[in-house]
Amino acid sequence: MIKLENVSKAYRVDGRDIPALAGVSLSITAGSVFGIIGHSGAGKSTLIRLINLLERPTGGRILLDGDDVTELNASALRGLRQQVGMIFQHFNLLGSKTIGENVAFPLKIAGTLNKAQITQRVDELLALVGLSDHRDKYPAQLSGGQKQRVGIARALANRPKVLLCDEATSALDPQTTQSVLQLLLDINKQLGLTIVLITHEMDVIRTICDRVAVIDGGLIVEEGPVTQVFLHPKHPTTRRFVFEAEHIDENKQYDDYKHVEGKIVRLTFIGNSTYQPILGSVARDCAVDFSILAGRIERIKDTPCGQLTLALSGRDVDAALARFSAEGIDVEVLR
Ligand SMILES: Nc1ncnc2c1ncn2[C@@H]1O[C@H](COP(=O)(O)OP(=O)(O)OP(=O)(O)O)[C@@H](O)[C@H]1O
Repeated sequence: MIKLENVSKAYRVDGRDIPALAGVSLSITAGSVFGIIGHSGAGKSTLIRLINLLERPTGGRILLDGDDVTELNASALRGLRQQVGMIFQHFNLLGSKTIGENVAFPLKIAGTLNKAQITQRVDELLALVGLSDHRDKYPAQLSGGQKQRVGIARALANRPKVLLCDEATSALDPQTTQSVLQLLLDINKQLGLTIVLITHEMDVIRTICDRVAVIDGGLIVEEGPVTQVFLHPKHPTTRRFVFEAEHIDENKQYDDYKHVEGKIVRLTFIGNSTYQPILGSVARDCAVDFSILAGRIERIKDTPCGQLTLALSGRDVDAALARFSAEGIDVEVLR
């Protein structure tokens, strides 16, 4: 469990304090994938770098399994860095060393394995990330996606409990992004590793995160399970991220509905109800007609979900809405 309690951070520049985080509190459950999303300058990098003390907080506490990391002495801090691996947007590989040597590097620094054990561990790690055939190549000979796989292998070398991902897929094309995210998800499942990632892309959050925090101006403005935040975004910043990702123009949509008759409702289906033929049977039973104004069906991590905006008219619209609710569908009356 990672806990941030009222953490603040200001950078001192030319004798002046530049605030970056203003009282952030978060709880990240062990074994989960936790995403932090925000625009440029929101404080994402600062926040993630506090977890392994690449930056020191100005105030508040950061607890890793109950221990306050800000109180660790130098040797305990080295231990912490081994428990918390990190990968970066631009990979940060050593260009003059081979792939195998890059992955071996943190093992040599830790100094707990002999040469043969290091070779064996590097083999295991390269197999895990699908790069066994590239051991003797140099970073410049690999694609961006392959370089990030090396970054992941290196970050996992000392069997950390936590992996921090600092915009790890931002330099990759969409297809490569998906394959790297899939690898992170496999590792999360296989090793039970906690993953904390920062991103400015809602798609990254949707693909692999269990929970998400939205950061704006150094504050967490919304936090919750990804399904909840995605389907019912509340804060204007969150709404902007979600609507951009979904190509929804909220204002235009409401304009379009001006000429539509009937009661306008939004139904949200999560899990199995997404694929049930509920709409037709409720319409028949309650003698209502519906027209579909907008809709999306998608997957948020492993959970199928859908959202439909309908105009309902006919004999018993209220009974239809009650039936939807009884079937476990979230009903919002928009007009
Ligand atoms: N080393 C530093 N010295 C001074 N100010 C800094 C430093 N690092 C970050 N800042 C400032 O702190 C604020 C938050 O920056 P941070 O890099 O954490 O945001 P971010 O959300 O990660 O943005 P980006 O995606 O652009 O990196 C910004 O105002 C930034 O200018």
